[in-house]
Amino acid sequence: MDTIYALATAPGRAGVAVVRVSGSEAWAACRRLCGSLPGPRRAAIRPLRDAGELIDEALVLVFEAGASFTGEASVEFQTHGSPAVVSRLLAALSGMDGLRAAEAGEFTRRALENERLDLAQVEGLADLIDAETEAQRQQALQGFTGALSRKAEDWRASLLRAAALLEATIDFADEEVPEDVSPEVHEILADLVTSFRTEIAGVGAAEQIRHGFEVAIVGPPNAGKSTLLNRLSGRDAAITSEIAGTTRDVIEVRMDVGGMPVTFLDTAGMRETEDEIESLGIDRARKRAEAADLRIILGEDDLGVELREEDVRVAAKCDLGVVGSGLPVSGETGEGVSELLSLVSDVLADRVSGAGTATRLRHAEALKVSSEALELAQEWLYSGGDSAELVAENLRVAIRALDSLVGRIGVEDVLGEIFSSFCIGK
Ligand SMILES: Nc1nc2c(c(=O)[nH]1)N(C=O)[C@@H](CNc1ccc(C(=O)N[C@@H](CCC(=O)O)C(=O)O)cc1)CN2
Ligand SMILES: Nc1nc2c(ncn2[C@@H]2O[C@H](COP(=O)(O)OP(=O)(O)OP(=O)(O)O)[C@@H](O)[C@H]2O)c(=O)[nH]1
Ligand SMILES: [Mg+2]
Repeated sequence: MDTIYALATAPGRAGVAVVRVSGSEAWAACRRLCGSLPGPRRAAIRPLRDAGELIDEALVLVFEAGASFTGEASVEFQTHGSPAVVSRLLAALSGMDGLRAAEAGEFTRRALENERLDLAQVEGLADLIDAETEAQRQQALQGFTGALSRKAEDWRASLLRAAALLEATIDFADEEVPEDVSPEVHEILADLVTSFRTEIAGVGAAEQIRHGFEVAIVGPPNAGKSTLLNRLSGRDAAITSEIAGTTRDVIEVRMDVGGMPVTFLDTAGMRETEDEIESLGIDRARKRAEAADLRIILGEDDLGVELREEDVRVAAKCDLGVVGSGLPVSGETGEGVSELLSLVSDVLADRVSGAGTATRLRHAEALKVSSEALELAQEWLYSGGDSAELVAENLRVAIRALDSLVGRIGVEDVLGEIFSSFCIGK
């Protein structure tokens, strides 16, 4: 197995940069650069030298095989966060025998292979690194700390119990069965099917937390949409003017709204127009507004956009006197803006309240396979007769599907996809 290295921190100028090396040659690489090794897990300052020349003075951290993030012997160089220091250090490492640059997610892949993490935890870790808001962080951390893994383990144990009970029925088929085990098997299966259904039902919400929401600001020209977007985001994201038809392209601003990842979309004011460019802008506005998760409507409802019950109506430019119904808001003075943000945050939070521990379509698919097998098992169980073997076979299918959740089996094809979404150095 190659020894791999990579910059673990974000590229560019920073206070400190961390370069890590993992694999059997990691300590040798460290010795060549530092002269001597600090004791394991004891941070020590060392001069890093390449061909006799000082690269930097770094904090160096050495991990023993079996007691590191990857499970392999590894080393961290915590250097000054200078792009020049980092490139020189990486260049020095690349010149060493047995070392090569890591691929995206390769350190984590090794942690998986060495059973430091299971697949559900790896997915949680990927989400944790990508988390930009509290809701995303909390959800990711649940997965990373093994919430789904523990559930999968419990479900698996229940299924093994059901299988064992059933086995007893099969073994004693020609004799008197010690006791009728089917009520307990029935109960186990029914409970699991209920749990799986609940988890599957929550996956859409969890996916939404991961991907974020789109909230479109819509209304007629000059309603104050772009001014409102600028106020919401606290910056000059969109051009505003007293000329009707100023905004043409959809302008996106990504924000954290009460812990929820939200992209606000400022759109072209909707009206009948002869102007060809404006009209193209309005087409885009309608499409994006309809595809959005929520709409904030300024002014009239009659926009040629299909509105939904939860869409938020605001009475814009309320500093000029409130006209029409809806939440009074002024992009100019900021009045009503925090109320609008809490309203949006409440609507979205409510929509994802069903999120559970299964957070990905991959999880939903595995649980669906498992659940369908259990439903078949239930049918065979009810049918009585000589169906014990068929019940048992379906239980095996269900267990295998659960095993794929934590990566115990049958996941080689999804690994590439999961790891490629990681950054280099993770
Ligand atoms: N500098 C640095 N910070 C980091 C990481 C890292 O690799 N380096 N991490 C990387 O993602 C995270 C921490 N994760 C880690 C997980 C396990 C071990 C580790 O050495 N585990 C050993 C010993 C545990 C102990 O201290 O008792 C083990 O589990 O046997 C290290 C980091 C976040 N912060
Ligand atoms: N008094 C007051 N004026 C506002 C407010 N919001 C916007 N305006 C003014 O109204 C005019 C239009 O504002 P915009 O934000 O560009 O309007 P829009 O809805 O984006 O218009 P289009 O992009 O043309 O569809 C500008 O002159 C703004 O300064 C507000 O809350 N109060
Ligand atoms: Mg505008």
